[in-house]
Amino acid sequence: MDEIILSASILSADFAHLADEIRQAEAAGVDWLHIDVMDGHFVPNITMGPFIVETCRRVSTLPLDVHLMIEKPERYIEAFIHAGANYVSVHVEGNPNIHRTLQTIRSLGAKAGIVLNPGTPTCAISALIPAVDFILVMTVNPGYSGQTFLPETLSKISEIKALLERYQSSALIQVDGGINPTTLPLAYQAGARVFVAATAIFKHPQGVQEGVKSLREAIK
Ligand SMILES: O=C(CO)[C@@H](O)[C@H](O)COP(=O)(O)O
Repeated sequence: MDEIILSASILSADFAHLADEIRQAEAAGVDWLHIDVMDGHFVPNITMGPFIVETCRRVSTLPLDVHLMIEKPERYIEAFIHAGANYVSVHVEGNPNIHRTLQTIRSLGAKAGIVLNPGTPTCAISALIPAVDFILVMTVNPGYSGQTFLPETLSKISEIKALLERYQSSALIQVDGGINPTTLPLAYQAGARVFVAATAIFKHPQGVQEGVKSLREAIK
């Protein structure tokens, strides 16, 4: 079994106690913190900006994994990296200058990720493989936590794994949306190694520690 990376999405955290929620996730052994940035245009929801990344940076030493679901993400790359983002992912959809944006992310010292929505085919990213450190396959339509994993995205994860082998790329495959102890092993088997989870961690009925434990145990 390969090691997995768990990225805890703070979208389902209690923002009245954000620092405490983050500390609990860190103590439970998550590897990264995932921060979902939404602008109300690229996706219907509106969430957080660089100031939340800066807040996370102050309370945690974990790598900060920032997923930009915004129009014209190139306008904000510097602000998010300056605030403390270590991993920055941008969508292939609606971004004509995506290659340049990925180059900018790397030039500013962060890891660059490309994201595909469930309706976007693998071929949309093949020209970008040398420019990325990770590929985020959305396993729900982006915008909200608490949605159900779309099983039809599994074949895309496998296709991307084959694409990476063809390019001899060591980029990681990340999945996000509806990840829980049932769906995590399916995505793992298809080739994913980085798992984003919000509900399964921050809304676990027995608390954050149990949530993280049940995800880790799911592939043992
Ligand atoms: O990007 C998103 C939603 O657009 C995700 O990061 C969600 O935060 C995942 O939530 P769960 O499906 O794990 O509840």
